[in-house]
Amino acid sequence: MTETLVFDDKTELVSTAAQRFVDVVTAAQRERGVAHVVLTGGSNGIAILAALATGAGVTADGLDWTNIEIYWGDDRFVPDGDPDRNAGQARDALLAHVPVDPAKVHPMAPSDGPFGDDIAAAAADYARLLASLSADGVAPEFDLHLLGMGGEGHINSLFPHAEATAETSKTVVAVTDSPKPPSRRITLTLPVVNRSRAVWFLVAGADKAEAVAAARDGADAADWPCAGAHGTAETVWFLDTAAASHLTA
Ligand SMILES: O=C(O)[C@H](O)[C@@H](O)[C@H](O)[C@H](O)COP(=O)(O)O
Repeated sequence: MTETLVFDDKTELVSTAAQRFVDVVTAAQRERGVAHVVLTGGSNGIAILAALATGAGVTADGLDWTNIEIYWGDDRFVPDGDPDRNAGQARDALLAHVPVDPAKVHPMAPSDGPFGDDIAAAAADYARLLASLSADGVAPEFDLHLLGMGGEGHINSLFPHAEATAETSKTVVAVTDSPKPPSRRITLTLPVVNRSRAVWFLVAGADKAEAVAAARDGADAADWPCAGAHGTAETVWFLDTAAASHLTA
């Protein structure tokens, strides 16, 4: 099922997504004990985390922070303290403020981590981690995968016409030529994004309107990577009016 929600402004978009995040996580915990959630960078992805931490417009009663396995859809392969790290931004916005279990928080390795500067080894390690936490030896069936999106339709570090975007077997790959700096990143691939029960796009701004319309019109994922991401149960587009402005129906 694909759902499109259009909000007057970013604040409303963020608080609605944050409340629904609580609902998805608590339902998964009720049904399966633990929730598996993939976080994203970008202003909206981080704003949702901040709303969850501060409780601004969100009621998180009943959510068991200790029982969430937390992953990232991509991260920049830079040193740990670099402000470009999605993991660091998420820690500052939310994870440092709630009682998550550190053993269940799974950042991708930074360039000064256990694999040093070896980005291929760091990517392979993340693939091993996903496999180790899965029922089928490949990757978990995520309850929720949050996605920001660039104006050219990139999601995670999957850019138009890039090798990583065309990947059909590996779950995690290294990107060394990202057109958007920094050039080195680690990213989940479309086949693993598409194992998620829920895929949510968090998109605001007129510069994203063309990509939103292309995805909704069933464009080729090579041209518009966002068009290749779908949840097995739901795909939800959280849009502001500007991002929704090229939709025809
Ligand atoms: O790849 C990156 O370098 C960006 O961080 C990017 O992936 C970001 O998540 C999107 O461009 C959405 O960003 P906004 O949520 O700020 O629109």
